[in-house]
Amino acid sequence: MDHRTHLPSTVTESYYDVPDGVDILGRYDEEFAKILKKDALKFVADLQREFRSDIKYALEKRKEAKKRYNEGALPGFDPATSHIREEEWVCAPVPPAAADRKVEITGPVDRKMVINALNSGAKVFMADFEDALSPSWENLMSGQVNLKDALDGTISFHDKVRNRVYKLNEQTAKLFVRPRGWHLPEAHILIDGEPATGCLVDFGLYFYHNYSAFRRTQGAGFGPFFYLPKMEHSREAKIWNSVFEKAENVAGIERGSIRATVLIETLPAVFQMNEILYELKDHSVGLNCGRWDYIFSYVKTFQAHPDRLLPDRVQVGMTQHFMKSYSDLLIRTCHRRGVHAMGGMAAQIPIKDDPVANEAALELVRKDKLREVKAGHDGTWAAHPGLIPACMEVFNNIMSNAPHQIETVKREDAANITAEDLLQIPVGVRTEEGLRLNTRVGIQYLAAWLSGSGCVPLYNLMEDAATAEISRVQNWQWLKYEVELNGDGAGEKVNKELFDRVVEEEMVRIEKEVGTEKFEKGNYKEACKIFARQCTSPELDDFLTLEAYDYIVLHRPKEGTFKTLN
Ligand SMILES: CC(=O)SCCNC(=O)CCNC(=O)[C@H](O)C(C)(C)COP(=O)(O)OP(=O)(O)OC[C@H]1O[C@@H](n2cnc3c(N)ncnc32)[C@H](O)[C@@H]1OP(=O)(O)O
Ligand SMILES: O=CC(=O)O
Ligand SMILES: [Mg+2]
Repeated sequence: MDHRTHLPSTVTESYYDVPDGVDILGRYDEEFAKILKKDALKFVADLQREFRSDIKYALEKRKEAKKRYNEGALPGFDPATSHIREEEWVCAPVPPAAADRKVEITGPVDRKMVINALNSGAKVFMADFEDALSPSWENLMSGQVNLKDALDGTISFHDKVRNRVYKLNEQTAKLFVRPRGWHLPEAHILIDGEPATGCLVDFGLYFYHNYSAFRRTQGAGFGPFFYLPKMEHSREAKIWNSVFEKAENVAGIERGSIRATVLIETLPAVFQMNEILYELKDHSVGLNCGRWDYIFSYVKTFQAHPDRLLPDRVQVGMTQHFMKSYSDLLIRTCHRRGVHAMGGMAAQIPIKDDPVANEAALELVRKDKLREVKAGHDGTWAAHPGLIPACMEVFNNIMSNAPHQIETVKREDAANITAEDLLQIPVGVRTEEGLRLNTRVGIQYLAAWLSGSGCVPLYNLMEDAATAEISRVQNWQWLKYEVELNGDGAGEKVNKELFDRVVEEEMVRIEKEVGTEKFEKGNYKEACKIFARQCTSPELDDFLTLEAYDYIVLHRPKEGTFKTLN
């Protein structure tokens, strides 16, 4: 049987050799073909076939929960699983190779950045197929190539402009990989005629090609290690646990080898932390405060609750009562269950050419990290290599040589945190500048995303998919409820007329800031169209990137028009 995908027998161009039922619609590339091998694709297809109905069910349950919240219900602890919260049990011990995670650098799977991140001096590099990556075929597949080359020790990068060659140091960070969330399809790979589940492609290809090298060179017999994003319920963690078990069986490695840290970054999930750890008991190495998506999720969950509006985005920091309660309860839960409680990302990044502003930004990062380590977090995230020394110093000062604080900072005081604490409405004001900044940042981020960059510096802050989501849903909610902008004393209401004016004026400002040439070429108009539509639509879209994804899907030309790359 001819397994060549998509090409009629008369066409002789390059093709991927695929197993039955798998079709590759993405561009052929010799490098990608080393990843998209028939046996690796079969592994992904087997995962898809085994778990697709569970995933579908979990996504349906998300919809049901959304309906309940939209009808006025509040998220809360589930009485049916109180025994899991109340009983004493612990997760499998933290693997020695991942014991010390004081500072973790995160970043997209771009080749140079992978090398820089692994060499950065951080304990861990979280290679991101998620918030920091625009999931184009090129980015995803070259990301897989880069990670494989990194683990094989063959990765290098030649910056021709600077005539600089990048190679790995002797000592590198430990690699964690973050696949996409359950909701995102991979439209370039069809399995039985349907787009594959994005995260199973990310996980499956990475695991298949690298488990052996990872365990030998990085995991001291454990691994690979993962971060799992955007879950809303423990049933989703249960699917991951089953995926891990299946992968371990196929690879013939010990149960409990694969380890994952789950991001608690949706409001419903904060009520499920014990349950999530319980499902992943043998495969867990902690929880992480994904603060930016968590804020996004707060707005999304309360989209139909005009009494729970957020103030300007810049005012929703970790010291707000609901955010502090979330991080304290996460630490208490993790340490009670014997795993890491990881902190999150400060948005500040180094500011070039302005030492005073740079020092002020660094000071904000230090303050954020000091709060985290004193609260009991075992490690934290850094967005940029330039922040690692400061973050490391803060964590080392408080923790000295200890790899973590699991046994030493139990945070029993946080046991009394209630649903009311976790849901408490944040204090602060709403301003027209808040609306403008959301718009300016949201459009520019989306323009970058459509052009292939999933993480960008904007106004000296890191912006990624999670931060852009806050901008979008906050605009939507303010418009939906025509909220009064009380912070500037003007008392103006946010309505369509004001929003249209803001969009128009901010687009003019963006063009001025980035220059007309970049503005014309840079997808700003498309980004504006998508962003404005989503801010003004009667129903809130679940994810900004779901609609935007359609704009970056690039199926290779079919049959007669297919161009050869060789
Ligand atoms: C909410 C969340 O999910 S947070 C997690 C997702 N977010 C992230 O992962 C943030 C990743 N960070 C980044 O992408 C970048 O640091 C940005 C976009 C924030 C800033 O980018 P820039 O301003 O272009 O960085 P800058 O020009 O200062 O980079 C300087 C050097 O550091 C490197 N660098 C910057 N950030 C990183 C990183 N995260 N990992 C590895 N290398 C990095 C650059 O490659 C560059 O290397 P070079 O000197 O060898 O050329
Ligand atoms: O993924 C992290 C977040 O803050 O969102
Ligand atoms: Mg996130």
